Amino acid sequence: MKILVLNCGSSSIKYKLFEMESRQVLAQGGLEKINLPGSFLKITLPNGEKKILEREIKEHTAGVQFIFETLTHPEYGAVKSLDEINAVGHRVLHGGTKFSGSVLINDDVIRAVEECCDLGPLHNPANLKGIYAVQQLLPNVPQVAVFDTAFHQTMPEHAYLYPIPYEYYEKYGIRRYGFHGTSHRYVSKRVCEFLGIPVEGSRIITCHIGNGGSIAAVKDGKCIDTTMGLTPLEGLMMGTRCGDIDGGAILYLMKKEGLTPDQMSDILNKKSGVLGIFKRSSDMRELEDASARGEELAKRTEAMYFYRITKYIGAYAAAMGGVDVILFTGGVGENQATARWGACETLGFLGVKLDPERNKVRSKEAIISTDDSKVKVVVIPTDEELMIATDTMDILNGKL
Ligand SMILES: Nc1ncnc2c1ncn2[C@@H]1O[C@H](COP(=O)(O)OP(=O)(O)O)[C@@H](O)[C@H]1O
Ligand SMILES: CC(=O)OP(=O)(O)O
Ligand SMILES: [Mg+2]
Repeated sequence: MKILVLNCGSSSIKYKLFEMESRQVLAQGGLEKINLPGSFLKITLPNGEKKILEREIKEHTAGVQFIFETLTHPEYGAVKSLDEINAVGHRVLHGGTKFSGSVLINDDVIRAVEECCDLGPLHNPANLKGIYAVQQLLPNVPQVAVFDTAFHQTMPEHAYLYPIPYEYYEKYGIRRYGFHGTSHRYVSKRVCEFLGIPVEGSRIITCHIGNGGSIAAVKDGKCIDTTMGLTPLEGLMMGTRCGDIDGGAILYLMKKEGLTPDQMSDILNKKSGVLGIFKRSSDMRELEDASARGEELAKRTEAMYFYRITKYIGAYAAAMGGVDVILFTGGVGENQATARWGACETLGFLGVKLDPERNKVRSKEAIISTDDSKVKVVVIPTDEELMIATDTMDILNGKL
């Protein structure tokens, strides 16, 4: 069975084509800068070589069409015909409270995702465009939606409600939803297999630290709290997002500078976080290099970034009455030893002891704590696309 996974962003489409029996990735790539000058498709060939294909792409249907063309390209295509694709799985950002698992896409599901556009204005419209494009180009192929919010639907009320007048929850669904759920679900399950421990009784803190970042407290395999909220803005300091901030500061700034909600949103989502403090870049590799050279701004930024991770790990250990495993994933979590060290440095009181040698690992499943560390600290590379493909296959086979 061949399954195509699409992750449609507002100006990008990432994709992976899987052969499910062998779990082999037949093709992968990403289209960037949709409806912007200089749009291009970057594909990775089976031999690992990368290829850039430039073409002006103005909207998502043309983007999906372009990806389909490369999938069947006589020279570097992965399939002879699109008929070989059995199903398409989509990452959908916001499923609201309607979905606690993945679903086969039909008109009702599309309507529900449309209704969540207000809650995920940057992502949901783009996710829908991807779904419409496949409907148009491959009308007979089943499609599955895998929601970023689904895994977090097990959070108890006391964790997901905001202490604002209850009527706003009732009227607009203003509550905490959480994101990166597909990743938190995958790594929290995978780490139990990796360590050979039962899911039941486990207390795991999963730190998905990428450009966007979130942490989840996973008890008995279920999420009981996570750092992102109504939108992916809450919680950790991120590449360009501020994370937790006093609502009062936002109101103050809007009044002082006469900012509209859209302008304020732009500042908090795109100009804050690492970029806001470090100024030069939102990329953690650049920050790490600058910090190693002793640059003050870089050190300040790192200190803020690591501190929030530490703080939430402490909070979630308290929320679960203890912690057995702390897990790092995402671009930063998988690769950056300095970030893992910075996040865990003061956690000795919890029984956390990192091994500096083991901590040097990159993009590989590994235990990075010492043998006598009470809490196991582990790196598990995430694979959101494989999870989406697996859910899609399970739904087609009637297993989900
Ligand atoms: N090899 C690496 N070493 C250090 N940092 C890395 C490495 N690879 C990626 N990163 C960092 O990970 C972040 C991107 O993470 P990623 O999970 O790919 O983001 P997202 O999926 O949110 O776009 C960037 O800050 C980048 O600098
Ligand atoms: C929810 C979210 O932050 O997604 P991403 O990491 O893809 O930006
Ligand atoms: Mg990501």
